[in-house]
Amino acid sequence: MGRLTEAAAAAGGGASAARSARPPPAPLPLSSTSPGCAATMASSEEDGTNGGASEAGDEREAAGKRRRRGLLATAWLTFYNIAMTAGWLVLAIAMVRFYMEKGTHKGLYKSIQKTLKFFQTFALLEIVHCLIGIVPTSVLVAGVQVSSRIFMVWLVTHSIKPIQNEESVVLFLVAWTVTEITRYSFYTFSLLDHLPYFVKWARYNFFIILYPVGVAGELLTIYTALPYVRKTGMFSIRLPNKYNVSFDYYYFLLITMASYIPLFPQLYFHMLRQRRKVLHGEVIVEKDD
Ligand SMILES: CCCCCCCCCCCCC/C=C/C(=O)SCCNC(=O)CCNC(=O)[C@H](O)C(C)(C)COP(=O)(O)OP(=O)(O)OC[C@H]1O[C@@H](n2cnc3c(N)ncnc32)[C@H](O)[C@@H]1OP(=O)(O)O
Repeated sequence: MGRLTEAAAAAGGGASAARSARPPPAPLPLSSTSPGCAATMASSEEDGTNGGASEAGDEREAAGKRRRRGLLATAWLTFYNIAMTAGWLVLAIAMVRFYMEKGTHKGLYKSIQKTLKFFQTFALLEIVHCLIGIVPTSVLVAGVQVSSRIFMVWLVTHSIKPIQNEESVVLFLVAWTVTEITRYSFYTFSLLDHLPYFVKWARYNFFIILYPVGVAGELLTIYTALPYVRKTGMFSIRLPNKYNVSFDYYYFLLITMASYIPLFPQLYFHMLRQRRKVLHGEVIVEKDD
């Protein structure tokens, strides 16, 4: 299977060509390149100044993407991304206001939970977007990302009330909120062909810190919930019962925590590869043996 990556970008318009080049299907479910892949830098657009040729190339590339995607899908995605940016902005403002008024994080989750649940649940559409092919993200990458968030919102924080005032909840809420404002505004500006460089920069740099912070918040929250779950036996099914099945939510949570070990690095490295591609114009091409 794919053994190595090769950087290739033509001079001048190379950066935009580099960005538009998409790697062939991934050999591993969560990764867009094989694990052994090495990438070299094709060209740099880190300073955001590529000259007129590149700008013209960017416009052609954007027009090409719009044509391929179709008008209706582009209009829907623009609406979706604007709505999501607005939703997470409302959430950010509500959190800042709460903290400024109350001077504590206690009660914060309760005050913002409705907005959080609505917009995070709405994000399930991201899996649909991948499934119907209107965004190029892998269904698995989007699926793991979105389902772990839905799980945290509904099956952990919403369901286990005693943990709602934990500092760890604030940790992941802040990481999610900053990430999503940046991410959805990046998609919106990209779709409108007016992407400010700092938004692009933020999209592909903030995650370096925010991803581990968010994951730490999530893991600590689940960890804090464990004694309560064990004591109450919530969401668990004990034998004997007429279906002859048993389920222990406590062990399910332990397995979920353990699953972060293989899954999170894959998501993180996926983002690092996206970063190299978009900010440094690298082309990651897999070669078959
Ligand atoms: C049942 C229980 C399950 C539990 C499972 C447990 C295991 C979980 C382990 C992992 C846990 C993760 C938890 C998450 C925590 C946090 O989020 S913490 C906060 C920090 N988080 C982040 O920084 C998130 C980073 N992740 C992402 O950005 C995404 O989720 C992603 C799916 C990984 C993004 O990948 P991808 O889409 O491939 O990257 P992009 O570069 O953004 O986009 C690629 C192309 O797709 C286009 N696109 C994507 N979405 C849209 C859209 N909505 N609208 C328009 N276009 C979109 C994008 O423009 C790119 O297009 P091209 O330019 O043509 O390439």
